[in-house]
Amino acid sequence: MTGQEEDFTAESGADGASPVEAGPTHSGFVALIGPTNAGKSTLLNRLVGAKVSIVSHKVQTTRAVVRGIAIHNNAQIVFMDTPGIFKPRRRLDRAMVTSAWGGAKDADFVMLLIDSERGLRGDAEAILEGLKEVHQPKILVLNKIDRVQHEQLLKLASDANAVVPFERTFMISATTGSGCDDLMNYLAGTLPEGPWYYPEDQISDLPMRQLAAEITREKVFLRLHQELPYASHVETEKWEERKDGSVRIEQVIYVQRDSQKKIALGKNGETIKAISTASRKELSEILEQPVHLFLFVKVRENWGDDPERFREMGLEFPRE
Ligand SMILES: Nc1nc2c(ncn2[C@@H]2O[C@H](COP(=O)(O)OP(=O)(O)OP(=O)(O)O)[C@@H](O)[C@H]2O)c(=O)[nH]1
Repeated sequence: MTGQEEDFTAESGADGASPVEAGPTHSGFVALIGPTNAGKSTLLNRLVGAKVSIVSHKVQTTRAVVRGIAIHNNAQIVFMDTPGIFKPRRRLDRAMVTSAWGGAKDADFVMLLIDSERGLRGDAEAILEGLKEVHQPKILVLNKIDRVQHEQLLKLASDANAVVPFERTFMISATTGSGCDDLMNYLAGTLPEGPWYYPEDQISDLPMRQLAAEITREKVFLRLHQELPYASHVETEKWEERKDGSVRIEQVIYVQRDSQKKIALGKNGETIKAISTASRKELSEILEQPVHLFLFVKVRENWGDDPERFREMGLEFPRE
């Protein structure tokens, strides 16, 4: 076991909640589905205006359904960021895909996000087929429009609508924010009238301990390569608020083999130290308090087959 600690004090402050206009309130659930790497987490974070879902350039970063809560005009829109849908191989993969489709069936709206640059190749085509069985109103969102020509977008929109008739098609860039306001106006104006599900200042239903584990997992994804990020899993083991206003957090990065542990630690512990520093910095910003983060790396060979680990991640354990 190797621990690393460094002090870090944050300076950032959060924005206040959006102003609310008079009149009836609207609310509802929007499931965000799509192939891995389409930009679902980036979009969710943009629409919610804060980091609730982790983002990386590697695929399958999102494992369980994360709810991000946005307020727009008089509507509270609860987005469910589902794991990317892809052809499952491992048990964990199957659980992620089941969870993604389950999320779609519970929603008022299903929003399919496609990477316009990649188009309908591969998983996107299979998801469109699967969507034929989903009966909620569907919206198509073509993302990454900063990367493609307009004609290509029009063709993509018409090809996708030929398979599944969407209520609306939006063209956006989750990175630049282009088109996102139109999308939010539409959702806010179309969701049913009703009371809000969550307090006005809540942005996610993810418990803080789990969100903290997700933040560290993102840093693992950004620092480690090849199979290692997929073979690792982070858990928050201890959370202790201190009298001086700081918090002490202990987390374990589980890997599957001793050789992976060596890589995760790095030469003289450099890798784990970099992960720890990056994670602590972000946690301090989110929590708005100094964070003392202790990271440990442990080998747990079969965590990918352990029902308890699945529960921690908010996933159903597939029995087979
Ligand atoms: N150029 C460009 N890149 C984007 C845009 N939106 C997302 N990306 C990038 O696409 C990559 C994947 O984004 P994510 O938000 O992690 O994608 P995801 O769909 O949540 O991925 P999974 O967790 O694998 O399902 C990241 O490198 C993002 O920075 C966009 O509008 N334009």
